Amino acid sequence: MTDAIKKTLRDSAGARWFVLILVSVTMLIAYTFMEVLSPLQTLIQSTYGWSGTDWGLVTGAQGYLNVFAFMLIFSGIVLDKMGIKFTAIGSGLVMIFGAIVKYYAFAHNFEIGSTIIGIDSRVFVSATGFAIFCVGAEGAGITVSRIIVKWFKGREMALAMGTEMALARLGSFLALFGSPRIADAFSIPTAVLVGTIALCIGLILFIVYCLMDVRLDKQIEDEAEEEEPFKISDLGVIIKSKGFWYIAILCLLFYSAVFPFYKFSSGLMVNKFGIDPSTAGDIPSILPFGTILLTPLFGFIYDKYGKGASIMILGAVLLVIVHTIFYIPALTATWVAIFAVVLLGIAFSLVPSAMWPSVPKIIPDKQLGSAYALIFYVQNIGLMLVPILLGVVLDKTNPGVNEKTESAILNFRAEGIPANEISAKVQALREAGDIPMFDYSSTWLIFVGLTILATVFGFLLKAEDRKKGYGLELPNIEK
Ligand SMILES: NCCCC[C@H](NC(=O)[C@@H](N)CCCCN)C(=O)O
Repeated sequence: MTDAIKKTLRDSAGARWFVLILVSVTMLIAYTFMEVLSPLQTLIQSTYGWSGTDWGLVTGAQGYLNVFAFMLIFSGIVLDKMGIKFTAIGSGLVMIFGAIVKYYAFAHNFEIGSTIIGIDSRVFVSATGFAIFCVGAEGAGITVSRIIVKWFKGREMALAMGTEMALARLGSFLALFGSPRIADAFSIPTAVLVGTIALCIGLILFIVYCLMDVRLDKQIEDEAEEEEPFKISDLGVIIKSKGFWYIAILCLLFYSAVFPFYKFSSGLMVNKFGIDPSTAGDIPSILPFGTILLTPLFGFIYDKYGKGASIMILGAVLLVIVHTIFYIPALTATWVAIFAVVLLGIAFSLVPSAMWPSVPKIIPDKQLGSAYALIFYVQNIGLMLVPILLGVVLDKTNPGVNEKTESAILNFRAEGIPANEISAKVQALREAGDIPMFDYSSTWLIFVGLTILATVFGFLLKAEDRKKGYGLELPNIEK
């Protein structure tokens, strides 16, 4: 009788997994929108005459507000002060607003040569939209982590986190595979519009989740608060931990060598491996696809057999090999690109599956929310700076290519060629050798450097684990 009274919604496996699917599908959509432009790099550069620096400015916008305006820390505070429901719906709305701004950037006919604070108007508006969207997306990411803890703590939490990440990867895959096809069949703005409409569906799913959350809250209102509210002093406790810094810096270095890969890989495929721009996202799209099965699998292995720090080191070493393969100028065969992306998929499953469940072994439960927010913050510094650096290095090491592309675009416009045909004409000039291909080799050395440093921090983390006894090498499931 008493047991029956105490049973809550989260005791039902069906309800728990339904909740997980609701919030994970919203994250899937958010990750889709995050990569919607990634496979269109060459198409966008030859349609709008963007330089590598312009491309880096837009794709690096993830961190402008999250880092400089401390929006990520703010989102963490809002989550702890205002709760899951407020932050879920708020972040959903912010994502949609940012997406609309980004859609406007591509749908609007900006005057040729017009600038905002010295930056090309379309680049500026697009970067602004993406920066706003990313405030919502990262806020949603923290909120979903909190939701998973709320519903799965003491149950299948690692599997739930792995499943959420797997669905997020499916979102990246959908963007890399689908976006060039939509842009090809319709237009670049249509691809952004489809992503924006999908985000509205994501918001509806968040609202449905909130109804479940209200029901659960009514059932557990007598129970003690599960997590302490955010306090600035919590940050002090976290930042004094060496282990925390090793994992946060490893996170920055590792993710900076993976997520910016999405943004620059289609350019690499076209310019180094000779892939057609309309299918430039196909080989990179293998990356998230492979991780869909492997992330939960490696999570399961970590849960059962341990070796968390070793798994992270193995993932980092694999990433050094992958980026070295992409760097070596002589390796230009398509199968090499496919092989390297498959290896990258394995690395991208190994590190996250061990990294995120390791944080609770280093930081006490009480400071966990703040710790995740702070790791996201550190990580966003890399996700912002690395694409900008890549764009600048790409331009500097390919003098004259942007100028030739821009002048060809201007000539085609002057001849009255419709905007949607210009990209193909520019590509024809590149294939004929009238406009040189971009050489990505020096740019790729940045990735190689990042992955070597990530490996070093993996070893430092393992040494610190041995010293402090965090238990990173032990299984998560206690026998
Ligand atoms: N429970 C933690 C899940 C984190 C998943 C992780 N996401 C991030 O680190 C985001 N801050 C960055 C997303 C950037 C996407 N371009 C992941 O592995 O996806």
